[in-house]
Amino acid sequence: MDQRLVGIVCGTRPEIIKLAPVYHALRQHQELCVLWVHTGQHDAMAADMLRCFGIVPDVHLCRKGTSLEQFSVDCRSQLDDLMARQRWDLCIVQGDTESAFLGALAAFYRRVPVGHVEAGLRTYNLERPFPEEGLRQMISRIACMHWAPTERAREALLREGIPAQQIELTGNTVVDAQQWICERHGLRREGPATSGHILVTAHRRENWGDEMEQTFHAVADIARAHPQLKVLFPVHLNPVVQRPAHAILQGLANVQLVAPLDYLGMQQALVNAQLLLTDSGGLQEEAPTFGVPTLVLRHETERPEAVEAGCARLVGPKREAIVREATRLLDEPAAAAAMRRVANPFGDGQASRRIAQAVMARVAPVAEVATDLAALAA
Ligand SMILES: CC(=O)N[C@@H]1[C@@H](OP(=O)(O)OP(=O)(O)OC[C@H]2O[C@@H](n3ccc(=O)[nH]c3=O)[C@H](O)[C@@H]2O)O[C@H](CO)[C@@H](O)[C@@H]1O
Repeated sequence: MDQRLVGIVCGTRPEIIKLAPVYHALRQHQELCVLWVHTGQHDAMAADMLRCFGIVPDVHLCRKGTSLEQFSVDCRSQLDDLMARQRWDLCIVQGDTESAFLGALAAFYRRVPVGHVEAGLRTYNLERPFPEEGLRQMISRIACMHWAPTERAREALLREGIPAQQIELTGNTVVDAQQWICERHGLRREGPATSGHILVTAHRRENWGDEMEQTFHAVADIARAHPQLKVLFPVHLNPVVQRPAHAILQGLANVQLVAPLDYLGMQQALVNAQLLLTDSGGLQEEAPTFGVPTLVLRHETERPEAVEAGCARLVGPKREAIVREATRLLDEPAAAAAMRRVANPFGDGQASRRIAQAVMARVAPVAEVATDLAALAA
């Protein structure tokens, strides 16, 4: 059979999580040859995720140097070589990383259509998050299939002049990823919702420095005020995060600083949490699946749906505000309970199936008709 070649280009932990269910959904279609291209942007954290989702990259680009600039130049030329060797019918990227942008750009120059998973997230502030806001806006300019996770994202794309027929409201694939893991590993909460730990993650570039230190001081304040509570903090591998995290929090008996968790470990840590403090995009989207109240450690969020739905609060990265809000939720069970009751506004677990259908309709319409006719004749 004449298969259509669909390349998935990605390289960071969150991209792998959000594209894994898309990859598995695409591979259900025998009309497609699906190529997973790992850019190497993340190394150890990516390997964990690939293993968790049973993915062996078809192509593993080699990352030279540590700076983003070097990575960018090398990755771009390796992607171009790859696309020159074999004609791609579609290039799929996700979100807003350097890898996603480079995949889209390389495809654009090779006249390969670009499909964008999680399209339309916006703060409209190019400084926050930096550089992601710029990268995702640029991807939107050159993509021709835009898979919006929420109605708000779809509206943003429409306002920017993207034709309605190029946009599809799919939900966020992260919910599919959670379901994939839960189904295979039977995750469930160990103990009542009010007795779990506080889960902390922090890594965003725009909070590096003073604001991140303030966040860690806030975590220390909360831990000291609630010695019976356990705080679990998987610390991002970046030394910019590692250094202040260890300097400020090491030595506190109820604070556990651990290495990044694999996806299964993180989902188990999330199910068991009574409160999440995070600047992560993905965790903001995942917490409502398990009804975990969330304090978002950022000035802006491109995911206001959780705040509007009532399951998250935007508190920023400053010490006083974090301590105040966390204390309120720990001391007022009714406030936390109200947050726990909200359903996940980001997706229903069917996003990848919708994306795979859209891909089939675009790149293999003839094959689909042929399959339908064969089914009718049978
Ligand atoms: C500006 C911005 O918001 N950009 C985001 C950024 O992603 P992020 O902020 O969500 O990144 P992280 O927090 O690193 O990852 C989160 C995922 O990792 C899992 N996790 C975490 C810690 C751990 O120890 N073990 C784990 O398994 C966790 O459950 C979750 O699924 O880039 C993405 C790609 O483009 C974008 O989509 C997304 O907009």
